[in-house]
This record gives sequence, C-alpha cells and structure tokens, in this order.
Amino acid sequence: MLLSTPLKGRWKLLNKIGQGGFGEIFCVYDLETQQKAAVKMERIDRNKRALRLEIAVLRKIQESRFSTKFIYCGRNQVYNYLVMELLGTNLSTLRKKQPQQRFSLATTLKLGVQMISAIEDVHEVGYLHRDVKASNFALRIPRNMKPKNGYSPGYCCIIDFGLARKYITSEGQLRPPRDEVGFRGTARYASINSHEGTELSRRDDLWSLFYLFIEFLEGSLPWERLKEKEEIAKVKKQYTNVGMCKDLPEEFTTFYKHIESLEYADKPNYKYLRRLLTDIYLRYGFDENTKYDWEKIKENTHPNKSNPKNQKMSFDSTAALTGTTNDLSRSKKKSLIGGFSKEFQKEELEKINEMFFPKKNNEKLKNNQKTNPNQKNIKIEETNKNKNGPPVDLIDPESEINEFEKMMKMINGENKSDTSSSLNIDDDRGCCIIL
Ligand SMILES: Nc1ncnc2c1ncn2[C@@H]1O[C@H](COP(=O)(O)OP(=O)(O)OP(=O)(O)O)[C@@H](O)[C@H]1O
Repeated sequence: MLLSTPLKGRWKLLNKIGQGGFGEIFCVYDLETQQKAAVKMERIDRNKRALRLEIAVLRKIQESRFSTKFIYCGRNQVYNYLVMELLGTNLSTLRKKQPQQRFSLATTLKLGVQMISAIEDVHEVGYLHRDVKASNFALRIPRNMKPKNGYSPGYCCIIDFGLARKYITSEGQLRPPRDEVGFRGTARYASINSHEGTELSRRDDLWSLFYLFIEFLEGSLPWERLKEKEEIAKVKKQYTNVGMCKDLPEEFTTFYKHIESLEYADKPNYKYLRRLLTDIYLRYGFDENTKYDWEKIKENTHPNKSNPKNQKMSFDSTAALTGTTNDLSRSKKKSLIGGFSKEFQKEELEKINEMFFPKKNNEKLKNNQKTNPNQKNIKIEETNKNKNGPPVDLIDPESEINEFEKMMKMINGENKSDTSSSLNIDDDRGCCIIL
C-alpha cells in the first residue's frame, strides 16, 4: 500500500491490523501526538455503510472504561475514516494462540467479568451491540507493560459497533419489537432469537457472550464446523445448558438459566452475572496474582523464583503473541478460599474486585461483602424464586467509577469526549490515499 500524504496531514499509515466485512483497520502514527493510533476506513462507494453508526455509538460510549477512545473522524475522496485509540490483540487471535485454542478457567473468568461490563455499558447508552464475538474485544495496550493509573494488562475493550441498534426511543422507552427482522450478527455466536428472525434485545448480546465462554473454555463450539446458518441453528437448539455446561462449574448453568429467563423487555442482571463468575474465581482459589494465559514469568531467569510471593505479575507482549500459557490447569478443583476465615475472604474479594476493576472504590467494595461469595446455593435458590423476572440483585448497587476521565486525559491529552449524538464528520478531501 502506498500513501502519498498522511491522513489529514496528521496520521501516517504504518500497517494493516485488521480486515472485516465493513472496512479495513490500520495502525497509524500520529505526527501531532507522536503516538500510534488505529484508523478504520470504509470506502465511500460501499453500498452498506456502517461507519457512521459506529462513530455515533463510539462517541456515546466514551465514558465507559471498556470503550476504545474516539480521536477523530473524517472523509477523503475514497474513504470515510475513524481514528481511535490503538488497542492490542483481539481475544479471538489470543485464544487461537493458546494450546488447544483454549483459555484457562481463570482467564475466561477475568475476561468474562470485563466483557459483561463492556456489554452493559453499550446497553446503558441505549444500544445493542448485536455482534458480540471474540474478535470484537481487544486488549488495551498497557503503558510500560505494567498496570498503571487504572490500566491493567488484561483490560479488554469492546469494539465494532457497525451492527449496533438503538433499542430505546429518544424518550427512553423501549422500542416495540418488529414482527420480523433479518438476520444480524455472526452465525456462530448469534442467539437462537436471531436465527429465528425475532427482534433482538439486551438478552441476545448475553447469549452470544455465553457461547463465547464455552468456546474460550472448550476451544470450540459444537457447531464450529457448520457453515449454513440454518444448520447452526438446528444444532444450537439441541444444546441446552445440559449439553454445554455439564463439565463446567455450576454457575455457568445458573448464568444460562438467567439469560434464558429474560423476556424481550427485561434488563439483564449484569451484576449478578459478574458475581457468578467471581464466585467461581474465588472458589477455585484464584487471586490477584493469578496470571492471564498470555502472561508469563520467566521462571528460569527470575531472581525470586524460589519465593513465589516475590513474583510480580508481568505482562509479556511476546507471550501474548506467541501463545505462552500460564501454569493453571482447568481441572484445578481445590477451594482455597473455603478454608479461610470470613475476614480473609473479605480481603480476598476486595483484591479480586480491584483486579477485575482496577482502582475501584474500596468503600463500595466493602458493601459488596454482605453476601458470602461461596454461598452459591443460596443464590441459585434466589434465582429460581424469581423465575418470572431477573433474579434478585444479591449485590449492593455497584456504582460506576469515574476513573475514566482521568484515563482519557492520560491517553489522549486534551481530546474531549463529545458525547453528542450529532455527527460532525470532517470533510478531508485534500488527503489522498492510493491503494
Ligand atoms: N482500535 C483498534 N485497535 C487495534 N485493533 C483494532 C482496533 N479496531 C479494530 N481492530 C482490529 O481489527 C479487527 C476488525 O475490526 P472491526 O471488527 O472493527 O472491523 P469489521 O469490519 O467491523 O469486522 P467484522 O466484519 O469482522 O465485524 C478487530 O478484530 C481487531 O483485531
């Protein structure tokens, strides 16, 4: 690819980092900030345009910690383009680099908690994502490869709002479902509602997430090899929670039952779903030192290898690319937490929450301790009591942390997060790209 002029005289194209149905994504060098960024380009002559919608949603979701930072949008003779924060590897690529193409339970849970939050944040601004899949989540690149100022090495962001749809009206009311809708999304992860042409709602993004969890843990989905949507739908219908969750911790069954209980209009209980994953995490004895699969400690060369307590978590981007795994086994069944005092459990839970949500307000976390995280049977009973609606919220309201403002300043200097819905696409016709 030849580039005669940097985009808008500012962004110099370096290399292609992604290709999707809607456009191409490039890594660019920002001559102004001297930092790398990502640019998504969509040809102006495309019949179906998705970038305008994507930009609108991205700008609305800027306050979410799980969103990539909007930088600029513009147009030249050939392309509409969106400049945004450069993220790291997407989760699909990362998974495929693991042995057996699986993530460990710990990694799945850590990512899962963040993915639920990311989806919740999209829903909060009034949109459904409608294409939840691993390649639409990417890791935020940690500065200096260390958790810093609210970043953690595994912080994952949701991307690609090209298929998003507003599910509430401008008055904040739920849009009435249409009688029939065309298929949207990616067949492998689409909910059965989507296959059946039913109007999608918040629950359907969570169905896709559930399928993703299975894929993360098992390395594939039962309908992996099928190509036709109709065949995929047929197999999907055969696999209920019994088929898919039988070898998994029982919270996955509870997860499944919750989304299964949701009607079109129901708001999913995101906190409850996050809590289910955190419960497993604690029960299996994972803690804040538990590494992601792509992190590694160079044990042979580590100066403190004889004392595991001295070993600090480190992000190794090479490991992320080469697929190095951690030392956790999926079959690890011991429950360390169960043997400790309540105080210890509280401390543990705080730490875990800090890890999932860096810089979380500790006072808020303390409120979350009212339920013993190990009393999963109680929660299951509570869920069953509320069959006609979302289960009771067993966790105290979890306020959103306003760390994002700080993070934005840190990443983007003075870039403002304009959340207005009106799009102000800059006409940049002077800029010429030759492919
Ligand atoms: N901001 C970003 N930083 C780094 N990589 C990115 C960024 N945005 C997208 N990518 C990479 O490009 C890939 C494709 O991006 P995206 O999903 O937005 O394109 P798309 O055309 O909508 O794709 P699809 O048709 O698969 O939905 C992503 O999976 C990711 O690997």
